[in-house]
Amino acid sequence: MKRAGSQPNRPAHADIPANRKPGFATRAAATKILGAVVDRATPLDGMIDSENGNGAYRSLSKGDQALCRALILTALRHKPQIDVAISGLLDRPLPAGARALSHVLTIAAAQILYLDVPDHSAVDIAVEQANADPRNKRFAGLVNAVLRRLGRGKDKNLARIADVASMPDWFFNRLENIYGPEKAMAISNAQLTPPSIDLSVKADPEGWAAKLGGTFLPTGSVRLDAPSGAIPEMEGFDTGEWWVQDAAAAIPAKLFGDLSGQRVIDLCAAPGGKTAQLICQGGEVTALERSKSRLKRLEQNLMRLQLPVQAVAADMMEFQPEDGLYDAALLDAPCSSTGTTRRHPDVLWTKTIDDIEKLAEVQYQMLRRAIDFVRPGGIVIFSNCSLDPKEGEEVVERLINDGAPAERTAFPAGQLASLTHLFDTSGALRTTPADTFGDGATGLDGFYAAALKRL
Ligand SMILES: C[S@@+](CC[C@H](N)C(=O)[O-])C[C@H]1O[C@@H](n2cnc3c(N)ncnc32)[C@H](O)[C@@H]1O
Repeated sequence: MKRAGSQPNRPAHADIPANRKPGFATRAAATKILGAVVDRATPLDGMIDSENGNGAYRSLSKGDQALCRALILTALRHKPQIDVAISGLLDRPLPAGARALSHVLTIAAAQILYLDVPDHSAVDIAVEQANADPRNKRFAGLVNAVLRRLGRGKDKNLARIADVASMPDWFFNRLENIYGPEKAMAISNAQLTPPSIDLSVKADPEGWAAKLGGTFLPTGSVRLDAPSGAIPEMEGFDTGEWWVQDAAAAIPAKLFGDLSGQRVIDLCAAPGGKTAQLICQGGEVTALERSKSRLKRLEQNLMRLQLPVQAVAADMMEFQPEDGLYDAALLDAPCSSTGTTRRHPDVLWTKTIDDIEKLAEVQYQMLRRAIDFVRPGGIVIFSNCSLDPKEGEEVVERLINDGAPAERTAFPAGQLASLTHLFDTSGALRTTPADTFGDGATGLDGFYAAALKRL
């Protein structure tokens, strides 16, 4: 028999007895998922999918799933700060193996320090979580004492951790070496603020900014700081007038400028945000994508937008174009995604420097291949959302030094007028979440884009 309020894909949660405090299951799910990200480098997106995600998450109501996501995202964004705050309140460090206990404390601290949850409720549930786990039962008194002290001295504790970089050491040290200490700290602080929703618009972005109550950005995107409802219910969604795309992610394709009459290949195309731009810029576009399921998403997206595309399921390393070489190619390559930590804070806990190095090698091979797709004089734009020059500047440098038949070139569109400070001396685009643009606007993902001309 179906219980009232049960949902088809929501398993009954066997681990959680019915007499738990309200909110217990949400904190238990958040703690479990945080542990999987931090201890086992499991990407967050798959675990918080309401159809196929983690069972503890799927067992929650829609409202509790939203709270669970907020708990995890806040805990991940602030984790190093929370760790310093908690360790300052402990007489001695937690035992090295007490991972589950540490995650209970982190989720509770995220509520006490950064979320609008009554302190007593966060503390009571954390104590109940400790008591419910035989490994942590003996620490229930400690959990109670530490979290109460954290809440009592909230302002002092927040001031004490304000200067702590909120990124894992390996990544923050790398940013300091690349960008210098001041900019590294600015990037770390910028990723604490969840991003607004940016839209790319087929035509008349200023008009759509006014209609949707958004802002027209100097990059040409529309920014919604406070969307009036669910995205699919907003004006223009059904009729395919716009799509969601971070303002920085929208820059690389814009740098091609007018593509009227040109044959263009998008080599890593799904879910299709940049494919849509290339078509709107006048290109006759072939979209390649290795993953069949992601290609299907691209086709659905472009169907909603009523934009014509030739979508091909193929690995770009093997694909042989049948109708001759293209005038232009976009290679928006897979990368570590370290420029997207405002929306994906798990990235820094699931990726390592080894991953960055492996991805850089893949990108180099892809870029070498991308050159083969265009005619002499044709343009390849190489882009990705990593903050690391190993995946950007150094890939292009290596390609040029290795004598590939290509040279760096200015972007055909010229540099977007208000963004000249975001282009480096080689003419490539480099954005970080700490950058301002136009009249002091902030809030961009990290992106890299370089243009190469086929010799
Ligand atoms: C960063 S995403 C592209 C995002 C897309 N350009 C957009 O703006 O919506 C990279 C994509 O490349 C695809 N991909 C990875 N390796 C590939 C290959 N060898 N051939 C074709 N597609 C590949 C991945 O499946 C993924 O969908």
